[in-house]
Amino acid sequence: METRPMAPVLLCDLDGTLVDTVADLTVALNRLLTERGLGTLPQRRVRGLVGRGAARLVESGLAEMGGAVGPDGLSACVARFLEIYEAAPAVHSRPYPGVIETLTSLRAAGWRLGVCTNKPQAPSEAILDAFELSPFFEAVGGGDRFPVRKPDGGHLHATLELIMGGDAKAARAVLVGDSRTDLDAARNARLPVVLVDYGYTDVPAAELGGDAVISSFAALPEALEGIVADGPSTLPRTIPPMQ
Ligand SMILES: O=C(O)COP(=O)(O)O
Ligand SMILES: [Mg+2]
Repeated sequence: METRPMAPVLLCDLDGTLVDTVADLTVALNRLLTERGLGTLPQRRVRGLVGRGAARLVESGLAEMGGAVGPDGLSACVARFLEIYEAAPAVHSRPYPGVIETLTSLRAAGWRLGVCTNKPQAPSEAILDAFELSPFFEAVGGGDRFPVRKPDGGHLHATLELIMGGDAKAARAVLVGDSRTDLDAARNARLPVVLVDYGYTDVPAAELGGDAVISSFAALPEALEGIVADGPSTLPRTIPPMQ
């Protein structure tokens, strides 16, 4: 009996890869900073702080402005930041050019799609809904959904498991992302990674050492062809236990 090869899976980072979210993140962070009597940060500086989740964004934003966390601690600041951000996560944000068309063609070509982001689950889903991106994805692995997050490879494995269940161990999967966090997560999960060079990264994407670097999301299908054809043995082997 002929066995059909398992469909490949593309895991997509959200901020800086699928959607340009930094303007709404900047508005929310600056409102938090202002409430705490601190000055505001220009968007170009916030770009360098995105990619490691909300808590790290808030922590670095406060540190950049010389703000002490105060008696209520970082977790209260993060909670307030999320309250502000979740009220308006998709006002200035936009999907990058070519994202919808490319996701459409990848689906048509047989790719299964998931989102693996350090942004918490609720605003991630709200943003994907706002831009009608949700129907493309079989699972969204937000930054607070699992016990671990990128750069831990377990975040990628856990998202793959949402998509494929027990078949995840044998998945042919690739990550597309924009930052060192994504590169490290993919390496830790033993998955190939395509990096976009238009996102949020302090080190230029071309210097990070991904398996491919693209300057437009529309260039992704061609990059994936090379990777999947050349590297089918780059497979995740172990899925960490869920809590
Ligand atoms: O919220 C963040 O810090 C980054 O999210 P990302 O993983 O989608 O880039
Ligand atoms: Mg990102």
